[in-house]
Amino acid sequence: MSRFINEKDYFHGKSECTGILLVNLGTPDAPDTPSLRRYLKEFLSDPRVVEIPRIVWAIILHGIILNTRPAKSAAKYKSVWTENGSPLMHISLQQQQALQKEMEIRFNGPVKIALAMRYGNPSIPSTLLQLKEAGARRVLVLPLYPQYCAATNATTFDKVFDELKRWRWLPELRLVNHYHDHPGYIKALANSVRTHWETHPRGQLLLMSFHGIPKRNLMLGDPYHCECHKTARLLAEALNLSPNAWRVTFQSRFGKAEWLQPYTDKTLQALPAEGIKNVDVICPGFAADCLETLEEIRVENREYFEHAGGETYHYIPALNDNPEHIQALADIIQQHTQGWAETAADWSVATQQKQAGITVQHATEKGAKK
Ligand SMILES: C=CC1=C(C)c2cc3[nH]c(cc4nc(cc5[nH]c(cc1n2)c(C)c5CCC(=O)O)C(CCC(=O)O)=C4C)c(C)c3C=C
Ligand SMILES: [Fe+2]
Ligand SMILES: [Fe+2]
Repeated sequence: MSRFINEKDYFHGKSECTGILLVNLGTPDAPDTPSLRRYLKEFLSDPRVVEIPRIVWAIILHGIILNTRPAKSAAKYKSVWTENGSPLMHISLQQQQALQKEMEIRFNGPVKIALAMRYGNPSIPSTLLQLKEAGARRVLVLPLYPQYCAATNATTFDKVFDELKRWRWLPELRLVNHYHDHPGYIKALANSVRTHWETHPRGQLLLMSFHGIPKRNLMLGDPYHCECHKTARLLAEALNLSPNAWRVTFQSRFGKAEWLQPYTDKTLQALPAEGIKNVDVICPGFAADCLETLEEIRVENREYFEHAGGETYHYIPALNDNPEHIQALADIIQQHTQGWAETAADWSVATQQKQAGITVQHATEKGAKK
C-alpha cells in the first residue's frame, strides 16, 4: 500500500528545517552602568562561571562587585562601542549571515542559522523557540568557543537543556563540544597571521593569548588549558615557528585566586627586559573581537609593554567573518549534521509539493513499493 505525506505530516503543514544554534558569550545591551549591572549579574551568578559556595559568593557579588564593577566596565565598553553597537554582537551577526548563505548552498535544503547569547540578548530560550517556530526538528548547538571549558561550553549546554526540559516534542539534538584542533580553524588562524606579516614587520615573538580560568578548574579536570596548548602548538607548526618564536599566555584574570599561568599582562611587562621588544599578539580562543581583545589586548596590554620598554606591538584581529573562518565553521556544521542535509532536502521537496496541493508518496520513502 502506498504511504502518503499526510501520514507523516505531524507538523501541521509547516515546513521542517534543520536549525543551527550559534552561541557566544553575550554582551551588555548598552555601554552604561545599569546595562552592565544587569549583564554582570546574570553572568557572574552562573555557578559554572564562579565556582565558589553560593552563599559566600552572593555576599561578595551583591555586596561589592555589582556596586563597583558595572561603572568601570561600562567605561571600557564605551571605548570599544561602535555605531553598530557592541563589537561582539555586530561580528556575531555577520558570522550568522555569512553562515546562513554558505549552509543554504551546502545543504540544498531548508536550514536556519540562529544566533543566541548565553547572557543577555538574544537569549538561548527565545532563540530555541524561534527555531521551533521555524520548524526546526533537528538542532545543532555550536558554541563559538574553539577550546572546551565548563565556564563557557558546559553552561551553554545547561541553558539549552533547561529550556528543552519544558518542551513536549524535543528536536533531534546534537552538540559541538569543541573545535580547538579542527584543520580548517588552524588553517584560518595561520593564514590570518601570514596575511598580517605580509603588511607588517614580523615581531620577534608571536604571543598567543587565551582567556584565563581559575587554576583550580584545571586541577578539577577541565580540559581547557590543554586544548589551548594544542591549538597553539598546531598553529606554531602550521607557521613553521621555532620554539622560541611563540608563547602561550592567559589573560582577563578575575578576582584574587590563582588563574592559569603565565599571565598575558605580566609576560608583556617582562619581555622587553629579555630583549624581546617587538611582538605580535593573537587571541585564538576568541571567535569574534570583543572587549577582552579590543580593549584589554589591543589597548591596555600594549601600554604595559611599551611602558616596560617594548617598541612595536601588533594585535592580530580575531577571525571574525573572515571567509576562511566561515568556511571552517561551515565544515564543522556539515560534519556534525551528517545525515541531516538529505532529510532536509527531501522534506523541502515534499513540503513544496504539498503546498502546491499535490499528494505524493513521501520523499524519504521514495524506495517504498507502490
Ligand atoms: C568571573 C570569571 C570569568 C570566567 C571564568 C570567564 C571565562 C571566560 N570568558 C570568556 C570569554 C569572554 N569573557 C568576556 C568578558 C568577561 N569575562 C568575565 C569573567 C570571566 N570570564 C567578565 C566579568 C567579563 C565582562 C567584562 C568585564 O567586566 O570585565 C568576553 C567579552 C564580552 C563582550 O561583551 O565583549 C568574552 C568573549 C571565555 C572564552 C572564558 C573561558 C574560557
Ligand atoms: Fe570572560
Ligand atoms: Fe594542561
